[in-house]
Amino acid sequence: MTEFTLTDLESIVATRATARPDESWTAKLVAGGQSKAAKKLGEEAVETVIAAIKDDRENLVYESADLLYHLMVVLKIADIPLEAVMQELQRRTAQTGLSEKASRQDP
Ligand SMILES: N=c1c2ncn([C@@H]3O[C@H](COP(=O)(O)OP(=O)(O)OP(=O)(O)O)[C@@H](O)[C@H]3O)c2ncn1[C@@H]1O[C@H](COP(=O)(O)O)[C@@H](O)[C@H]1O
Repeated sequence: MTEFTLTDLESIVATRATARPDESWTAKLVAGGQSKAAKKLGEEAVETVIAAIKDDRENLVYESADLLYHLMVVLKIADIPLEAVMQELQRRTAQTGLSEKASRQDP
């Protein structure tokens, strides 16, 4: 079991965001702005979906890592801490996904 966490990745992204864009992919993404970074996140999401549909387990792991990394960069640019996402996920543990969906639907 790896000890590496998304919080560790968040710290790395925060540190590398301040590097020179010619020496860091993270810094290059941050310098390019949110539209480009979010587009890259979308591309990685599509690549993850394709791997899942193909039942390509090796690529699904690889593309999922790309996806999570690019999500961390997008959150960094938006100045949203991972903690905010985790709090939202924790709040949702109070009910099931299906009951939450039902509560949003018109009577
Ligand atoms: N986890 C990652 C990480 N995951 C993916 N990537 C980069 O994201 C880029 C994705 O670009 P592309 O989609 O064009 O590349 P690709 O997916 O390999 O190619 P195709 O699918 O398009 O064929 C590549 O350059 C990857 O290296 C990452 N770059 C950085 N990190 C982390 O950030 C740290 C700092 O990296 P730098 O900011 O580059 O110093 C690293 O040590 C890692 O911990």
